[in-house]
Amino acid sequence: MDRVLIRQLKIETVIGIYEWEKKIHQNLLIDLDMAWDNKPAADTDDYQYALCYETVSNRLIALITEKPIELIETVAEMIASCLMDEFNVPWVKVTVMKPGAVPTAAAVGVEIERGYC
Ligand SMILES: Nc1nc2c(c(=O)[nH]1)N=C([C@H](O)[C@@H](O)CO)CN2
Repeated sequence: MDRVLIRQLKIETVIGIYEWEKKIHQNLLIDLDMAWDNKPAADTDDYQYALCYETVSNRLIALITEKPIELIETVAEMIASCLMDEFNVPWVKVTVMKPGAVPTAAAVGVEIERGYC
């Protein structure tokens, strides 16, 4: 199936397991591959058939900054559930990277795939 992509969506939030992390904001970088039939939107050139990457981005920023979260695994599952439940995305690959978490690594992260297409 076709996909709609979002790359390097930056979300600044309270994230981490340590007490010091609960007192600061850190950046997460999110990559999304969302299965979507893009042909109806292309055939009609009509926005109503498109999966709006702007609406999705704004919703995910609101969702993930709502309250402190400990694990990036939780962030990935929250994003996948939101996309499938609220946007009717049938399959999604979510990558959550936490730059700076391990000083000797450029970034560390998790990746999940949920749903079917
Ligand atoms: N698999 C994970 N490992 C770790 C996480 C995490 O969210 N998932 N988090 C931490 C700490 O919060 C770390 O980022 C602090 O630098 C450690 N390991």
